[in-house]
Amino acid sequence: MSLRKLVQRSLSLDALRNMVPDIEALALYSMKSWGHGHVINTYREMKRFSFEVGILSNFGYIEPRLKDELKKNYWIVDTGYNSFPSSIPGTQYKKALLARKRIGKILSEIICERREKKLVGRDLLSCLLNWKGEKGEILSDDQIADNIIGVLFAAQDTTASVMTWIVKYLHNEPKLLESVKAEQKAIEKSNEGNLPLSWNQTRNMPITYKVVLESLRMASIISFPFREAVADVEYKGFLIPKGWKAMPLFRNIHHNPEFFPEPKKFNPSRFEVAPKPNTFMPFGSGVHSCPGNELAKLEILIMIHHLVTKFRWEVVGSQCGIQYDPFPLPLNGFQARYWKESTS
Ligand code: HEM
Repeated sequence: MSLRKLVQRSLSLDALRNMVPDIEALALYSMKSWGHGHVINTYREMKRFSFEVGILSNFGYIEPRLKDELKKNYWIVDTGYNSFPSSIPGTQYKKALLARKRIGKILSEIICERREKKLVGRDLLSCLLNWKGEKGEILSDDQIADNIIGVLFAAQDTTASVMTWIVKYLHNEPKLLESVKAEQKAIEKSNEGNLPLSWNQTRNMPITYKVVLESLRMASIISFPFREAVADVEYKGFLIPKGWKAMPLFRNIHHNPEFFPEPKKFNPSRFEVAPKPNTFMPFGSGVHSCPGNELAKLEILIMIHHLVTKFRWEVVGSQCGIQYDPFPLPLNGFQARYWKESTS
C-alpha cells in the first residue's frame, strides 16, 4: 500500500466516526479560557485546537509529558521555519533546527514504546509502524517522524486560518449567525444540553455546512498548488511544455463570477446547488488532493457548534485587512472579546 493510501486510511470517514467525542472534548478544552471578556487572538486559539486534533489523529493517545514536550518544540519550529535561514546561535531559524532535532528524539521515544508494547490503533502512527512495502520493507524511525511532522504541519495552520475566517464572516453577517445558532441550538436541545455530539449530528448541519463551504471559497487559503507538466499539454491554444511548472490558481477560479456570481459576497446559499466540476477545489484536486479534508470539516463543524451555542463575541480594533502567516488571515489573527452566552 502506498504511503498516501495509508494517510488516507487513517483519516477515512470510518476512522473519523470514532473521533467525534475526542474532538469535541478538545474543542471544549480549547475554549475553556474564553468567555471572560478579555481580548483573545482568535487565530492563536484556533491553532491550539487544530494542533490538539492533529496530535489526536496522528497518535491517538500519548503520555501528557511527551505531548507537552512535543508541543513546546513544535511551536519553536512553527515560529522559525519561515524565518531568515541562518545558523547563527540564538536566531529563530537555528532554534527551529534544534527543536526539530528534539522532536525527532521525542518521536523515537514514542515509536520505541509502541513497538515494545506492541500497541496497535487506527491512528497514523500505528499505520506507519505497520506499513510494509511490496518487498516487505518497513519505514525507518526517521521516515516515520518526517511523515508525522509533515501531516501535523499540513493540518494545523490551514484548519486554524479557515476557522478564524469563519468567526469573522459570522461576525459580519448577524442574520446568518442567527440561523447557524438556531440550527446548533436545536441540536443542543435534542441532546438535552449535556449529551455529546453524535457522528450523525455532525453530518446533518446543512446551514452550518454551507457556511463552511462558502468560507473555504471566500478565503481560499491555499491560493494554488505547485505542479509540473509531466507531458506536453495543450490548454486553450497554449502549449505547456513537459517539465514546465504550472500553478492552477484556485483563488481565481473560486472568485470567477462565471462560476460564483457576485463572488465577493458571502453567500452560503450558493452551495444549495453543487458547484460545476473543477470550479471548487479548496482541498486541491487529483492525486495530491488533501487527505485531511473530512477531518478538517469535522473539527470545524464541532468548533462552530460550541462557539455559537456558548459564546457571543465582539471584534477589537480594525476589522479590515489581511495578513499572511503564510496563509491569509484576518489582520492580527482576529482579535475579539468573547463572553459566555448566558452572562451579560
Ligand atoms: C481547512 C483545512 C485544510 C485545507 C484548506 C487543506 C488544503 C490542502 C490542499 C489545497 C492541499 C494540496 C493539494 C494539492 O497539492 O493539490 C493539501 C494537501 C495535504 N493536506 Fe490538507 N488541507 C486542510 C487540512 C488538512 C488536515 C486536517 C490534514 C491532516 C490531518 C491535511 C493533510 C494534508 C496532506 C498530508 C497533504 C499532502 C497530500 C499529498 O501531497 O498527497 N490537510 N491540503
